[in-house]
Amino acid sequence: MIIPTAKQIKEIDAFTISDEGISSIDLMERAAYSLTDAITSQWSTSTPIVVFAGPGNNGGDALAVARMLICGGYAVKTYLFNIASRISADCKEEAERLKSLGEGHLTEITSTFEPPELSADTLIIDGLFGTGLSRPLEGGFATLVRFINSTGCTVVSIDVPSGLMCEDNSSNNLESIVRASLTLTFQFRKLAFMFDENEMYVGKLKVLDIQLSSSKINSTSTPYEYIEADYIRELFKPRVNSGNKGTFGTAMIVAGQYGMAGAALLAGSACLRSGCGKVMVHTPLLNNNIIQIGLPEAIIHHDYNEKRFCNPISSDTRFDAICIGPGIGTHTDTSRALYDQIRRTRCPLVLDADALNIIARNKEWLDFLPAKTIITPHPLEFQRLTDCKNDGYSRLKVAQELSESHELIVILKGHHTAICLPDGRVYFNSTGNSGMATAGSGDVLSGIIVSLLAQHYQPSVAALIAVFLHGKAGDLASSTLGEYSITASDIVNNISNSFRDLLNM
Ligand SMILES: NC(=O)C1=CN([C@@H]2O[C@H](COP(=O)(O)OP(=O)(O)OC[C@H]3O[C@@H](n4cnc5c(N)ncnc54)[C@H](O)[C@@H]3O)[C@@H](O)[C@H]2O)[C@H](O)CC1
Ligand SMILES: [K+]
Repeated sequence: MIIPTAKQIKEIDAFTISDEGISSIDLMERAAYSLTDAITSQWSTSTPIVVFAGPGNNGGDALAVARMLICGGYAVKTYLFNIASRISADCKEEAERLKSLGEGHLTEITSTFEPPELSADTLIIDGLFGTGLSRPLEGGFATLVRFINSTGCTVVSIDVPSGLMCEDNSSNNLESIVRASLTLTFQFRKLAFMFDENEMYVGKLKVLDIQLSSSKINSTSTPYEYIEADYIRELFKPRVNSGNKGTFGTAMIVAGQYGMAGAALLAGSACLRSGCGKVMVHTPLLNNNIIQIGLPEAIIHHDYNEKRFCNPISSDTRFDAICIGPGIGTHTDTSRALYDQIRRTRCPLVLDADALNIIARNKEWLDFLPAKTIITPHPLEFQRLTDCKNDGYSRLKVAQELSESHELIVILKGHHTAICLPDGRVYFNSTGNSGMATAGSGDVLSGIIVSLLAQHYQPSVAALIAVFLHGKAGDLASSTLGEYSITASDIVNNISNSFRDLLNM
């Protein structure tokens, strides 16, 4: 599903209204029904509810929900903030409809607001601002948001936590954003929801289908896409029944300085579990026994520097793709070997972990990475590489620029890993969980990517499939072990289930 901007959402909204011949107030009622449905399925009529409605259509939604809940037998107190005497037409109409239920349901605030005493079991419904927010909240609204956040009550935000911009929050006033327990958003995830630091505002997320025009959605052009199983499934090539191990390619993994052989084992076993025909591991001599025993299927290619890497691999004709980085360290010998290897590599390339840390110290190397090289930084590695600001939006913009200017595929790892392609498109992943934030998890991802590259998947496709499968393997591991107990090996052990789940095998 696409992730449109707030401006595009308004256009889709307007198109739906004209194309369906439905009035805007009826679309608001449709949205409010789905909100009410989501709320009543989770909270019973014994829950006291307080609704805060703003002056725009987000407020209109909130007023409509208040009316529907009252009609459903809930005790609801509603405050409408009409400070500047400028409320939207539909918000005004919803206020009239709510008032028509009788006295005492609606308090209109036109100047100062005395916050009510709220019992701990109160459910707050936040309908102050949605996609129409145009600047950070300040003054009375900022105070109100701080009050909401201080109550300790469960908060359900309508469409967007009030105060959160749909895209760029790099200059926002972070204290003035509602911290929702649950956000019920309409039709689309918003770009800001993809950034890790905004999870504290969004809380749990539920997307409500309010049937906005699908033809308009399909013709809306946005670089941002949220990828789910159906999308990924279509990217697979059938496996040739008559294939031999040559058909499925040979992957070379340069990994594991002495003391970090586990990184080579994890990347190597993930690679083997992901379909390629043969795996070679280039690793220091002292790792020989560990890899031979731990990964009997792999062919070892020794680096005769016992502990580190000082020798690049002589020729890449014997393999179809190469991954460099897991556990290689940043010693100057290794750094020189990496330089030489990048310079001579002609096959598809993935760079991860310490390879990226070395490049961060030699940023000019970015200029000669082969086209379509895949890099897989986590936020700190990316920060070291680019000196970007620390918020998700700024980081994404820099990643997009880097991807376009250097023709790289940048996989920005996070809860919703972003895959930035050189043509400007960005895909956000839907699989994965907090248990995957564990040592070695990235090595597993690199192993899956290089395996798919060796099978001659286009680098962009390999990146998309690998990120999705890796997250799914983590989710399957978590379903039996729980998020606290997953290790990177558990992710490897679930790669086969991840393939089977995705491909219905
Ligand atoms: N997606 C859909 O198709 C539907 C969405 N609905 C709801 O409509 C809102 C968007 O409504 P809109 O009126 O455009 O914007 P808001 O309610 O978010 O607020 C606009 C209002 O606020 C003023 N404003 C903006 N920033 C500030 C600020 N920092 N301080 C004070 N005031 C501010 C602005 O000038 C306007 O007056 C969407 O989120 C959904 O909830 C429909 O109901 C159903 C269809
Ligand atoms: K809101």
